[in-house]
Amino acid sequence: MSPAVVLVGPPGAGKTTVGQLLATRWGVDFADTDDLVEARTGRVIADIFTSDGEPAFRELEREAVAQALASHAGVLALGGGAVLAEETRTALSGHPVVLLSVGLAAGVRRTGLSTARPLLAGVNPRATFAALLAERLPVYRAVAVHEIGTDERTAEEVADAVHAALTAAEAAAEDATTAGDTTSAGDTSAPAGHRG
Ligand SMILES: Nc1ncnc2c1ncn2[C@@H]1O[C@H](COP(=O)(O)OP(=O)(O)OP(=O)(O)O)[C@@H](O)[C@H]1O
Ligand SMILES: O=C(O)C1=C[C@@H](O)[C@@H](O)[C@H](O)C1
Ligand SMILES: [Mg+2]
Repeated sequence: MSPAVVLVGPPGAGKTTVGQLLATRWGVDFADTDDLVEARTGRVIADIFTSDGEPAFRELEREAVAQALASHAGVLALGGGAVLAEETRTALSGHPVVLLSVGLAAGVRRTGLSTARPLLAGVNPRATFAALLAERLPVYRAVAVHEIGTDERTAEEVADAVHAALTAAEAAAEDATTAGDTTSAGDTSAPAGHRG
């Protein structure tokens, strides 16, 4: 069993929001590695960061991602920094990973009112966010097979774009497989990972 889609991207890109929309639309389960870590430890992420430090959180996150990639069949959203772990980047290979990207202004706006993101809780969240984007964008892009910009789209429109990208990719793959085969055109109405 493996996820129908894995969403990666910076904080505020909408992984949780869009992931829930897609799961509802496709009639599958939604999982978010941030929630999995909190459920397993019975603690909130900000508390794990503050009391145990970021490396302790990253270790819990690595385990949660590995388990979810192996056993979750629905939509999976990764925590914003999960791709920093090489083990996780390797494990993502072969999965339908979609990057939800967000620019500095929208990212700061969307995360600005929340105190739940310890990495952005410092004195200058804008500078922190800019550094985070510069460091991580190449990493997100290296693991993703599609990138969807979210600045100019509502969460619903982002979900539409993710669905369209996966469906088009699957249709192209089926075309390649069935080239010359006159017996099966295949159903391309929805990505295979979540067909009912
Ligand atoms: N396309 C969008 N347009 C406008 N607001 C959005 C969009 N997507 C998400 N939001 C809003 O931005 C905020 C952050 O979204 P969300 O929590 O889904 O991001 P995330 O990628 O899961 O972040 P994190 O990595 O911190 O978990 C929420 O208030 C959400 O409603
Ligand atoms: O971008 C990050 O490093 C983080 C994003 C969140 O999803 C949480 O996983 C945590 O706050 C760290
Ligand atoms: Mg989230």
